Amino acid sequence: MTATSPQAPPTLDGLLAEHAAARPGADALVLPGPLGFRRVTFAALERRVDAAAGGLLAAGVGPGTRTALLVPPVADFFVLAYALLRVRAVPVVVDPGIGLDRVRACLGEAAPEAFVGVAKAHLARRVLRWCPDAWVAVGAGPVPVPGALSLRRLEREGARRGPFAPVARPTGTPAAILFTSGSTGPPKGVEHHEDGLLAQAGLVRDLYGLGPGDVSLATFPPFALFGPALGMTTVVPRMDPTKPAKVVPARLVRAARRTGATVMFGSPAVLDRLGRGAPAGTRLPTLRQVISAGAPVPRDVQRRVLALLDPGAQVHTPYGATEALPVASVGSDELLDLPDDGICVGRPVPGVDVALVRPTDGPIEELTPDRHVAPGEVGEVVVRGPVVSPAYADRPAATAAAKLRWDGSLAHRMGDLASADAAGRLWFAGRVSHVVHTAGGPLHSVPCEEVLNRHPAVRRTALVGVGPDGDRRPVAVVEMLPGHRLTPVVADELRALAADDARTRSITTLLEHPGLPVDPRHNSKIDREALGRWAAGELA
Ligand SMILES: Nc1ncnc2c1ncn2[C@@H]1O[C@H](COP(=O)(O)OP(=O)(O)OP(=O)(O)O)[C@@H](O)[C@H]1O
Repeated sequence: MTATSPQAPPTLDGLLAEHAAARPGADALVLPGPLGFRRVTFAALERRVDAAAGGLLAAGVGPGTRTALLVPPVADFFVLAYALLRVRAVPVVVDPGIGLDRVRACLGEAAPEAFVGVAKAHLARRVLRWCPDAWVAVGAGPVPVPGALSLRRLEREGARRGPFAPVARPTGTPAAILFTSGSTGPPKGVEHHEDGLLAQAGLVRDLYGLGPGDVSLATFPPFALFGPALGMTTVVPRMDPTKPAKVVPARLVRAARRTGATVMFGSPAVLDRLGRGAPAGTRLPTLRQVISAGAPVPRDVQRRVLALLDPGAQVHTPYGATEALPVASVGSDELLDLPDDGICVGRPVPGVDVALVRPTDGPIEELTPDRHVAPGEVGEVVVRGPVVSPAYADRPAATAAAKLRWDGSLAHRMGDLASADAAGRLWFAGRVSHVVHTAGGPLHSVPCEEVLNRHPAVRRTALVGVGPDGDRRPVAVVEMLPGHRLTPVVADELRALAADDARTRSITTLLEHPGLPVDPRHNSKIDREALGRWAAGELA
């Protein structure tokens, strides 16, 4: 018996069971092992998931049990993630890359009843007193965890009990709580329901034409999770998933070539590493789709990756957030033909509606027509559709601040700004919290930065504001390409670029920074809050 029956609505773990029945011998996972890559078939993964589900339920982890899941993308991660879905528990996923203090805060807030992790996570739990109230501990990974039930033992117990009998999710409990990376304040736990997760997976499948037969090189664990449900072979390269910007390009190339990867997902930092660092002469002829999100993906980064691929292959840059993904998407075929005047994130994806509204402090209850900005103007992005998550876990104030009704349906404020062009494409204008409010009016981060990024010696820039609220002095913090400095000549050239564009005319203060700080998860979002404090110190 599997977790789905003809009457039951589909679930992610049910989709895995279907793929295992249809193509039992196909590879579900290709993972780095001690002697090269290790393969796990769909049948073997499904067998382990079903047994682990039985063992988890016997250990007391069942419908609605909040369960911290701190396992990197090794085989046990896929087994546990799908087994937790099958027992209708609520996996709580926190990225350890966000820092141990923040992990502690997230876990304290979600208060999981069960703790599932690799040895390192259990050690951190003991030393840092994470989840003191969790009463079930499960050890995953190759290293035994003293005092915790081992996953192997749970699987033996589950297998002894026979096929897992489906259980129902308690009404109203989410299927998972996924924490944001906290680029703009404390990370928040996003509640996802089964239908929202399915909608996300289905959109990713349909947008990029993915499915059985595809081999997905997944450098980003949340994306890797959908692979088995979509019937793809998921390849995890040898890399530290908490430090994507440190990935060794030659290893990615080797993994893609050896496995015949057809699709790759990587944050903009991973694409940048690959494009700049792939060994000379690298060709990746099987790779048809490269998908990147989490922060703007500069056109040069896309071009360098495309240069490794065969004609017809594309880089896609979906736009979305932990709370709603994907919202919009654009492929390089279309994007690279558009005027180079900012970061285009494409048209809303099917089933998702986007409104651009006048920025407003405080909650908005209802999206009324008077809130829309005029065509072409920058507004706050509001989205509605099946991928929109309904709430933040245990944070009613954050939920009230981010959710609203739109013609009676749930909608989410992305905390981002964008404008739309006449063809309905969205142009990303940075985050609401990164607007620099000067005496002469608001300056939007990304559009201003893109003007200065045109200088050939500049790697990237960040716009920050220094001084009192409402009368901030705009400062462009500049990271130069290797071998270049912000000399007086370059500074004059940058000021000339700024003076030439209405959006950047008031930017005259420039500071050089050796390496802009970025977020821990994607290593791609510039930490403008930290840079603002740094710039204030430099100018004091
Ligand atoms: N294709 C893209 N282009 C530009 N920016 C993007 C793109 N995709 C995502 N983003 C940015 O990433 C944000 C979503 O990031 P994520 O869900 O990881 O949480 P976070 O914003 O880092 O955390 P927090 O909400 O706690 O500050 C979006 O709101 C947007 O600002």
